[in-house]
Amino acid sequence: MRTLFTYIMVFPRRSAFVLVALLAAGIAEGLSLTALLPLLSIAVGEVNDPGIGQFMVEVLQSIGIEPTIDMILLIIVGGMFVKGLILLLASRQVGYTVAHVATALRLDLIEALLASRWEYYLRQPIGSLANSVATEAYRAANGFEHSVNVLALSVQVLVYAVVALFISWQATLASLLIGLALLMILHRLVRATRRAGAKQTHLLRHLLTYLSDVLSSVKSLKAMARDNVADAILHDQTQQLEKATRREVMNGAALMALQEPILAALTASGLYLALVIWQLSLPEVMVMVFLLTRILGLLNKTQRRYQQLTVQESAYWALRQAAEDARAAAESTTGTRVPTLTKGIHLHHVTFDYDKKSIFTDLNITIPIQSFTTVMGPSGAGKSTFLDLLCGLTEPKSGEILIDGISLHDINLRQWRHMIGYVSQDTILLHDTILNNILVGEPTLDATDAERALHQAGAWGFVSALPEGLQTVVGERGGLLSGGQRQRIAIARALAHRPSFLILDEPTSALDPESEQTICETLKKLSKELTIIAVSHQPAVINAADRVFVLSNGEAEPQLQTLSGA
Ligand SMILES: Nc1ncnc2c1ncn2[C@@H]1O[C@H](COP(=O)(O)OP(=O)(O)OP(=O)(O)O)[C@@H](O)[C@H]1O
Repeated sequence: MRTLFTYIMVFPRRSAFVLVALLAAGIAEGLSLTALLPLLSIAVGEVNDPGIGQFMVEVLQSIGIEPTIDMILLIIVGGMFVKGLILLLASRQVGYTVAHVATALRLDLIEALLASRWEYYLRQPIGSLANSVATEAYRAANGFEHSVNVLALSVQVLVYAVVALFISWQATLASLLIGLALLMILHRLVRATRRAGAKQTHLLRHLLTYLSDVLSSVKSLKAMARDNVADAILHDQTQQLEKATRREVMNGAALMALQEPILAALTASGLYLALVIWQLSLPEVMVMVFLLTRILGLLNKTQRRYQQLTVQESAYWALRQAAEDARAAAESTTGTRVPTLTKGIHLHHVTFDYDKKSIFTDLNITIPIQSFTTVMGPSGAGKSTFLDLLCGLTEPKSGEILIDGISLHDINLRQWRHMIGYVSQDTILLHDTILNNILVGEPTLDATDAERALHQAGAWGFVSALPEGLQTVVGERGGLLSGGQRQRIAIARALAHRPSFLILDEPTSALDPESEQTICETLKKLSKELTIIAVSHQPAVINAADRVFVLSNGEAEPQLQTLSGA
């Protein structure tokens, strides 16, 4: 029930729309069926019976329609057509709304995750995220559909019961009591379905997290003949998932299968009481049967919908929890000062820890503008962490990072990051054109910016020589280009928005000496206009740099440039 109300509170306008549409369809159906009553009255020759039959006859007569059998049959069939039409519109509305709910939930999670702190983001398993965006959002949106249906059916039961009270309060009361008993008898099945749904949500998350990890390292696992171990674990998890799905299906089928016979037994008992014990007249009994089957039929439908909701609701809560956790870990951007980079960057007595692990104890580095600085150091010395600090992805524990003399803490971080061009260690290009790989959806940039950036990155030569130039599709992960070409495209991407500060993490680690040399020359040229900092151990990059720092023991030592004439 909590899920039902939460959905309605979260999507009030859309819920109202869908509810109205579903109710309209239900009422159209109800009205056309109610027309059966006068037909029954006329059929048994009791035109003057009290209650709805008489009422319907009077209504028809007042609008000039004689309630003959053929006319009433026509009304019933016409009513069904109208109901079909309304149902079509309602289904369309439901479909659109379900798609909207799935999109809203997906975007909510993605936005919350992208706005979270870098450290938090790093800890999120990609498989789990993919599962949330694909499976959980889809299941949660279906849960919304079931919720609104449960509500619409409940309202229909209520309306029907109120109308039925005027026809025969005894029959209505009996129907409601029987219905309630039926709901209680079968509630165990609904509870079991909820448990199976929750289990599926849990297992799917684990399975996809594990699967994405396995798939990303499948080559090495295969090479060491360890893929069967991963396969066994995946197999086990998939089997558990299948078991949970089977349990869900079984409970759903059991509910369907038991509702009918129990309902038939209860109705038969009611009929026996009415006909044999209380000896009611045939029209009275017919009205009773009609109300009983209608009300109980609606109650059964409501319970089945509710059961379907319980299968999906855990996906909604899991998704919501993921978004809430991400929001709780949101990056705090308190700085408001507009950044400039006309003097330089200075790290002043910076200390930094990861939990209890000390990374920097006293970091002091000055990076003048329009210079090329290289940072090196042993693995785990904190080179990537140093770059994260410069981008404001992490904050120092103490000390300051000064940009033109202003603490990064006081600077508007988004504006500062707009001034940065970042080239990561692993260049992953999108399976798209070179142009789109450079612009990556930035609406303020166009092909002229891409061309200029390619010139700056020393890549225009090979791009313009391609038959399709900027429109060349680079293949999966850029596989149709050489390593050096990919790297230069990545540099062009980082330069397209005219950054003032270019950060490169191991920019040449995967390149052959010739490509490396080309990139180093490019960087050297660029450092006449930009401030560049690169993490690298490659002699060519170190030679090309104006200044080199070695990170070790939590500090930065400047290293004299002996290798180059730089
Ligand atoms: N998010 C994190 N949480 C906890 N510890 C971390 C985190 N990121 C890095 N570390 C640890 O901090 C240390 C420095 O990591 P960092 O990635 O900055 O080193 P690095 O010099 O770039 O290493 P490499 O050259 O191997 O890439 C490492 O010991 C690493 O295990």
